[in-house]
This record gives sequence, C-alpha cells and structure tokens, in this order.
Amino acid sequence: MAWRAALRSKAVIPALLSCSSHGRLCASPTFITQRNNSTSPKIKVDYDQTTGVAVMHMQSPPVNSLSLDFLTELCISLEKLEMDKGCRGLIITSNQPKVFSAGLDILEMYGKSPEHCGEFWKVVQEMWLKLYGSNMVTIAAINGSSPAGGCLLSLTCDYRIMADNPLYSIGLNETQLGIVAPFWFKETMVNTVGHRNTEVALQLGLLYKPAEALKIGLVDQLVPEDQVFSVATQTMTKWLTIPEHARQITKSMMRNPTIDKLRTNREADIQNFVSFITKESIQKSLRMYMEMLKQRKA
Ligand SMILES: CCC/C=C/C(=O)SCCNC(=O)CCNC(=O)[C@H](O)C(C)(C)COP(=O)([O-])OP(=O)([O-])OC[C@H]1O[C@@H](n2cnc3c(N)ncnc32)[C@H](O)[C@@H]1OP(=O)([O-])[O-]
Repeated sequence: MAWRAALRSKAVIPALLSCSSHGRLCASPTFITQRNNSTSPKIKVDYDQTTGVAVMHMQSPPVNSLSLDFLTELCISLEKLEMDKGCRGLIITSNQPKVFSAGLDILEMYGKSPEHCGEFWKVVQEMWLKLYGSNMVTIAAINGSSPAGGCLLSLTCDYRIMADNPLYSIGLNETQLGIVAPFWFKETMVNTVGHRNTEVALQLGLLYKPAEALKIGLVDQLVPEDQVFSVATQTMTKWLTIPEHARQITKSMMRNPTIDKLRTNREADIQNFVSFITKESIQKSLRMYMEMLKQRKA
C-alpha cells in the first residue's frame, strides 16, 4: 500500500518528531510531512501541544486536487496525529485562494493503467477510513469551493464551517462527470443530510451555494470569509469540553456501521472502481469534462 510504504520509508521528517516521557509518539508544535519525490509539501500541519489542536493546511496548487501523492501525505499526517494521544482536535483548511479542494485528481483516473487506478482508489479509501473514523474532533474550515471528493473530505469531519461567499459551491457532483459516487460517498452524505436530499443531490450532481448547503445541513454554519478559521477554532474549544471517551464512543456508534461496510468490502470496492473507471465510455466522459474545465477557463 503506497501510503504505508511511504510511512515506513524516510518520507516523514523524523527530526521533527520526538517521544514523550510516556513513550508515545509525539509531534513537535509545528511539523510538516514531505515525500521524497516532492520539493514542496502538499500539506502543512501546525500542531499546538498546549491546546491539543492540529491545523492541517492543504497547499497543493492550483486547486488542492486529491492526487495519489497528496492523499498519501494526508494519510501519513493523519496517522501521526492519531497516534499522538495529546492531539485531540483537527481543523482542516485550505491555503489556496477560492478553493477548499477540487476533489479527486481527475488525472489520476484518466489514461492510467488498472494497477494505478487500483492503487489510487486504495488511498482514497484510506483517507476516508482514517478521517471518518478519527478519534479526534475534526472540523472543516471550508474557505472555498469544495466539489466531489472535496465535499467528501469535509463530510468526514464532525462539523463544517463554510465561507459565506456565493461564488463558492459544495456538493457531490460526480454524475456531472459521468461517474458514480460509490456507496460510502453516498452513505456519508445520507448520514449528514438524509436520504431524500442525497437522492436528489447525487442523481443531479448538485453543487450548492453556501446558503443552500446550510439549508439542507450539508454545512453547519456560514460565516464571513475572514472569520472561517477563528470560528473553527472557537468551535473546536467548545467541542473539546465534552468528556472525550463519551464523545468518541458516540461518534463510533454513529459511524461504524458505514465504516465496517467498507472495511469488509474494500477489495471488491477497488475492483468495482477499476473496472468502472477504465471503461472506454467513462474515460471519454472524463476527457470531455476536463476539456470543459479548460474551455471555461479560456
Ligand atoms: C468514482 C469517483 C468519484 C470521484 C470523485 C471526484 O472527486 S471527481 C473530481 C470532481 N471535481 C470537480 O468536478 C471539480 C472540477 N474543478 C472545478 O470545478 C474548478 O477547478 C474549481 C471550482 C474547483 C476551481 O475553479 P478555478 O477557476 O479556481 O480553477 P480552474 O477551474 O481554472 O482550475 C485550475 C486548474 O486545475 C485543474 N483542475 C481543476 N479541478 C481538477 C481536478 N479535480 N483534477 C485535476 N485537475 C483539476 C483545471 O483543469 C485547471 O488546469 P489548467 O487548465 O490550469 O491546466
């Protein structure tokens, strides 16, 4: 598994890690993860040991698309934070202007071998399993557009705060690309906004403006753009006052049925994805969608 291999390798900067007196892995207040083949990290993590809150800044230009490398870094960072029992909260936000995340990197699914698509899908699953099942309180500070996989990323969090900017949108728009969100994308959405809203949203591939997203419960709160991060920090403080163990068990109780379904069907889910995405007709849809993106830009 790519992310595990990276974790075992020297990809994580060891000098930035230290061990606590309890023998637990402990991250220094600020650390970054880096892959050997990447000059600039795609994710920057600031971890404040005094508050027990880490902030994950996505910084992969231009649009924080979730590539294999990006997701591998994300999983490594998450694993490190999760192993540090002092880290109780995680805020995820973007350092890119106007975009939280553009979702899965389409180039990882277009013109690639079945083996590559399978490896990519495995790390997409891993990201979701780690975030949706995290023991930490997780808050998405959504400071830009967040389509498809970007929306999924935010849906894995416990709470979503979005910039009240009508230029931004959020939603699972997969059908607009001619592709199908798998059952665990769908269930994450159902668990958040209910069956009927999901049925309509997924079939039509709807992207919601912030006000509409708030109305259906896709996000929990809208705030002026320059306050997204400060409100996320205040919200985190509130969530961290709840007794840890009770909150974690409650979270597991709510989410484990969905998580277990993927855990027990991971290989079949990968096979489904690979045979679907490598179909000629689906590849054609992806190509047309990418051309549309380029034309829109021109
Ligand atoms: C079963 C599978 C489930 C799938 C789940 C998914 O997530 S599927 C994913 C579904 N995702 C979507 O449908 C989102 C598609 N993206 C968007 O709608 C917009 O990019 C935006 C609103 C995120 C930002 O608007 P903006 O005006 O700020 O930026 P811009 O539009 O000018 O783009 C800048 C450059 O980035 C490129 N690029 C963009 N996205 C992707 C990507 N995902 N990947 C790769 N590349 C991407 C874009 O082509 C352009 O490249 P160029 O020409 O410079 O070489």
